[in-house]
Amino acid sequence: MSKLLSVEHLTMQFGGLKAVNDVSFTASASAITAIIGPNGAGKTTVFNCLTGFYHPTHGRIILQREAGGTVELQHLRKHQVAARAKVARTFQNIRLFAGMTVLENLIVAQHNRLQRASLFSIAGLFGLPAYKNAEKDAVERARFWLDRVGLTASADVPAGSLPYGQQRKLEIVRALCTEPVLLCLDEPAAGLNGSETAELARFLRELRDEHGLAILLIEHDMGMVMGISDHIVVLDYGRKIADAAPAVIKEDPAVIRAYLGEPEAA
Ligand SMILES: Nc1ncnc2c1ncn2[C@@H]1O[C@H](COP(=O)(O)OP(=O)(O)OP(=O)(O)O)[C@@H](O)[C@H]1O
Repeated sequence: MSKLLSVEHLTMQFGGLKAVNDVSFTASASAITAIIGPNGAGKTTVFNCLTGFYHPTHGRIILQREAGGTVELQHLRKHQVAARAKVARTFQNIRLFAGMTVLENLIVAQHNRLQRASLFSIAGLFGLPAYKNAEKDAVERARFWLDRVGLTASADVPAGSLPYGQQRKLEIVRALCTEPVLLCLDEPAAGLNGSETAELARFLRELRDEHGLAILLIEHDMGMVMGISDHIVVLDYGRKIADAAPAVIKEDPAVIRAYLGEPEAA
């Protein structure tokens, strides 16, 4: 598997707290890399550094470009990470436009491409064939992904009226509509029931196996993590304590200690 992302000595300090402390890992193309660890371990902070929400105190985040060469993410702003580096993310809490329809949410997600096609002018919005074509492509792309997750029939309903599990799916689809090379999912199974989680796991496998997508996954559902990940990075108190295949992670004493705590002295 070829390397897509290298995180090198990443540190994020808030006052006296090192939320992420000298963490290095890699993620491969067409693979699912999970980042796990107890609450407060620094997982979301890693995502925030990767996606331009935070600028890390130290360290480099290097992404291979499809066209060759690399791009460093640590100094980019969030819209640059999305548009230039093609890294997309979802959040722990749902962030859809609840009053817009499902389809409208997916078109808005593609505004960068549509803006480029309009040549950033109002005239472009009305007249340019390039804009009309880009708009048609945006709708087609949205409908393609809605079909993949079984939401086609809901295209015209307000996103906020969908059941919770479908809103979670829609968030992933919204990220996919930006055509990312790397998809960062922050606790996508949170609040899902068993069958919804199994369906999500199948979909993430499909994204990897059929669409060649690289996924970074923060998730507390260990059944899902162990079932679909190619590689797992474990954080505890901001530090990396393990980095290996699921079968190795399951047996790692440092990981077991981090989750279960030290045994009581007799
Ligand atoms: N903007 C911030 N300012 C100050 N402290 C922060 C900030 N963001 C995160 N932290 C702290 O950094 C530590 C790591 O938080 P983070 O949210 O990255 O953990 P996490 O592993 O994602 O946890 P969880 O599984 O509970 O979501 C925590 O102690 C948190 O309180």
